[in-house]
Amino acid sequence: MNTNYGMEIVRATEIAALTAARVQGLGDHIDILNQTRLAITKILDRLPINGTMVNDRFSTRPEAFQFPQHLGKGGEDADVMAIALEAYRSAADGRNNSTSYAAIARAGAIQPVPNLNMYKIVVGPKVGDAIDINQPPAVNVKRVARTLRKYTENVTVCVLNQNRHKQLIHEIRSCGARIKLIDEGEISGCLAAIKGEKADIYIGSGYAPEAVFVAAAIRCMGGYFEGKIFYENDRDKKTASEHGITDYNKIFRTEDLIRSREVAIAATGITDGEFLEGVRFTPNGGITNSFVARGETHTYRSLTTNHFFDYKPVF
Ligand SMILES: O=P(O)(O)OC[C@H]1O[C@](O)(COP(=O)(O)O)[C@@H](O)[C@@H]1O
Repeated sequence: MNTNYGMEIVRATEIAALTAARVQGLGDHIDILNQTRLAITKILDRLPINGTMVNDRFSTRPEAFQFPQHLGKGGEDADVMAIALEAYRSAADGRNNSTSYAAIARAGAIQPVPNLNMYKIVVGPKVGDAIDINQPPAVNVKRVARTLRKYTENVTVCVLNQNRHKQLIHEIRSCGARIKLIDEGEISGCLAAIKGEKADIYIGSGYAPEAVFVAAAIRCMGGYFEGKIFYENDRDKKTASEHGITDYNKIFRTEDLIRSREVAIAATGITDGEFLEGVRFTPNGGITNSFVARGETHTYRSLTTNHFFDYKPVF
């Protein structure tokens, strides 16, 4: 793409985060989701692109504010993906790990995926392709330990704290590795594993669109991902085929989900999370913490931004 749109889309995730943070903890799950989705849309719609929105998890949820299918003031063709408020219940309840995400890529680069469950394993660039989704969790954890030259006991595995992960958690504990449980917001857990500081590997299942954002992040930051969609019935398979997916045993890797190096991502913390700090309000303003990265150059930036509401007409 001609422009580093990462520097543009981060302004959208910042406004989304400020919007969500204002109503954080008020307990209204749908209101916070919709306010945030509207806010990110307003900013993304100002981009000088002819954008197509891909992979909206809430497109079949009538109670959710619906993203327009086309975005931007006109210009270069591009795919856009927004997860305006990941972990919206956490944000509404005042819990950790909610974040605003956006990605932009060359037109046609972002694979559309159904809103089905996907089992994922994510690691950072130092581990690379040492993992194999067909192997049991303990084997993968030990491979991570060997590659990072750590004791297994010192490997940290990030897992969503959900009932469906009971057996997974048991197997990880049995091999002696450390577990970092998060209640919601698996993208932040995956990004933490890619960065390799708070976690060394993310394992578990959540939604497939989340994996697409993680793949975009890997395109920009390095790392490795394998994922497998769960199909509960023929209807799930039909939904997948409507997204162009007909191999129901397919192991998805980064290149399958983001088919170009021409991609940029942005993320802004809403509540404190595994990857980013949340919004802090100041007298008449707020401070946001964001991350921006670009696939073509692998340049990444951490931004601490001071916002002054008197001078911010959109807000
Ligand atoms: O645990 P569940 O409810 O099946 O959903 C898993 C999904 O929930 C999340 O933790 C939060 O999702 P939301 O953005 O819908 O709040 C995702 O990161 C994950 O993919």
